[in-house]
Amino acid sequence: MDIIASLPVYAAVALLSYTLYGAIWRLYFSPVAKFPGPRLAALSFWYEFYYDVVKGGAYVFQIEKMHQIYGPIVRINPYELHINDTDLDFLSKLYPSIGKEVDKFWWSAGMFGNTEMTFGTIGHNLHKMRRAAFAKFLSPAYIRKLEPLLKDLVSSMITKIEAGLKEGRTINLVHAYSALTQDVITEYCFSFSRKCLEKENFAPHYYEWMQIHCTFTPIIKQLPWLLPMLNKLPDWWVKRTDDAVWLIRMQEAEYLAQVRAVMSGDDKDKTSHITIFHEILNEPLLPPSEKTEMRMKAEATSLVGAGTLTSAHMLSLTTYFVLSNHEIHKKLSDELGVAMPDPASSPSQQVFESLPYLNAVLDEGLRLSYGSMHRLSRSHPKDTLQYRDWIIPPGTPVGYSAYTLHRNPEVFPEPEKFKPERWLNLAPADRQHLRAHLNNFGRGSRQCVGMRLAYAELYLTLGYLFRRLGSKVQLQDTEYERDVAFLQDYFIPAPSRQSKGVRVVMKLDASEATT
Ligand code: HEM
Repeated sequence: MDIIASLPVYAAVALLSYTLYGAIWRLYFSPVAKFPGPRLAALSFWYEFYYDVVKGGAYVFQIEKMHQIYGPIVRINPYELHINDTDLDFLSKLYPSIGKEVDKFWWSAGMFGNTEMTFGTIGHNLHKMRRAAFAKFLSPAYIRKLEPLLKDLVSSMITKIEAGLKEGRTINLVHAYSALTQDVITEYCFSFSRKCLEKENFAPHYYEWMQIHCTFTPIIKQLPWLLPMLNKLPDWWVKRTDDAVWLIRMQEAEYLAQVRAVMSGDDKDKTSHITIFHEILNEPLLPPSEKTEMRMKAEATSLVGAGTLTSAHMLSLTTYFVLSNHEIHKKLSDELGVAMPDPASSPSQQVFESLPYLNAVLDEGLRLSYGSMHRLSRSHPKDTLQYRDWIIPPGTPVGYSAYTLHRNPEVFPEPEKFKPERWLNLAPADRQHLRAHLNNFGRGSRQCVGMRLAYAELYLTLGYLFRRLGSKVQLQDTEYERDVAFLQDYFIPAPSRQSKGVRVVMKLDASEATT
């Protein structure tokens, strides 16, 4: 009887001893105990929780401050290291393309809800197999083949923006760009397009769904048990009680329906081209366990998400900076006027790739839109890494963030300013060296597989839009800090909660504007 009555006391003592042991181990005996950083961050994940969950995607800013205090390598949680260095040697060691096994850090791999998607796959070999099943589909050769489709979609977007402007409406470009990139990626993935470009106001709810999904990423990462639990709640309950979770659920149901249509062959008459999901399902090297409905749904969620917000945000930010600076706008318009004399023509991406000023604008837009603000952590399970005088034990997750890389004042003086000039008048080797500091698409074996498609979207959209509409539009009630700047890290950077997007109206003198 006495023993039973004392059980809670024994349990409390056991828990306390275990916690104490864990804390001492993390502070003094862990393989990363020797690395500098705040003690609180080394002790538990609650430190990161506070910045990312309570303050809303803000740990990246705290990590930037840690580097100012502790130097180029810091321990940012019980297991993980973060590097901020202008010397890029270690970057290529950490993110090799071939020849080394590289895993994702389990802690962050599942931050979009599961580790079934290629993006969230932890182990090196499984990732390699999953990625290979569709990577060729996003190769430069394939993107070129589908360029006519892309040109048509970009042109439809511009026609629709122009029609709206002529009716005297304010156009939210974030919604227009997100409609474009969604229509592109859904065409590539499935045999249907979401046809957001045809819907009223560019179907803003799809953009909002994705934004909401992203705001969940720090919570899913910190509390990995929460999502599986929410997934068990019945539809009627979620619909009544939680708009955000309901929206995510509806979006996933839509992906599942598309995946089922591809799997059952019901979509055969609806597409004129092979899609990513046909490619994956027909891949003989993928075992049946890799072709289940649920895995395909996870892959679809990741592909549509990755292919939409990233490009749309980059385009919005770049458009804002060009429209808000007369000199930049004029230089870009002059260059495009020569390269594309007939504004109604549809030159290929190649034409734009050779334009120095457009390239400078594009690189500066990439720099300030970051791609992902989150650190891209990798661990080398079999290799010890040397960073300066530090020996990093095998299996230690280490990451770089585009946010800190792109804002390093030694490499990019006045980093907060949009200055295309920093990319001009450089010797080819120097320009290449400067470009190596951009990390929008990550590196190595897990570099963004959609990078070529993204570049095609960026070149064609910026080229066509500024040539056809540049002289006709002006910004409307758009402020950089409130509406444009990326101030929250939800893996994909997000602007402030108050953001109303980048909005444009017809210029007062547009009827006289020459094209
Ligand atoms: C400006 C546009 C884009 C940016 C900045 C961007 C950025 C990124 C980044 C930072 C990663 C993570 C790399 C890592 O984990 O180390 C990534 C991965 C990925 N991206 Fe993109 N992305 C863009 C467009 C696209 C598009 C259009 C697609 C559509 C196919 C796409 C599909 C993917 C996929 C599937 C992955 C996972 C790759 C893997 O783990 O092997 N992305 N992207």
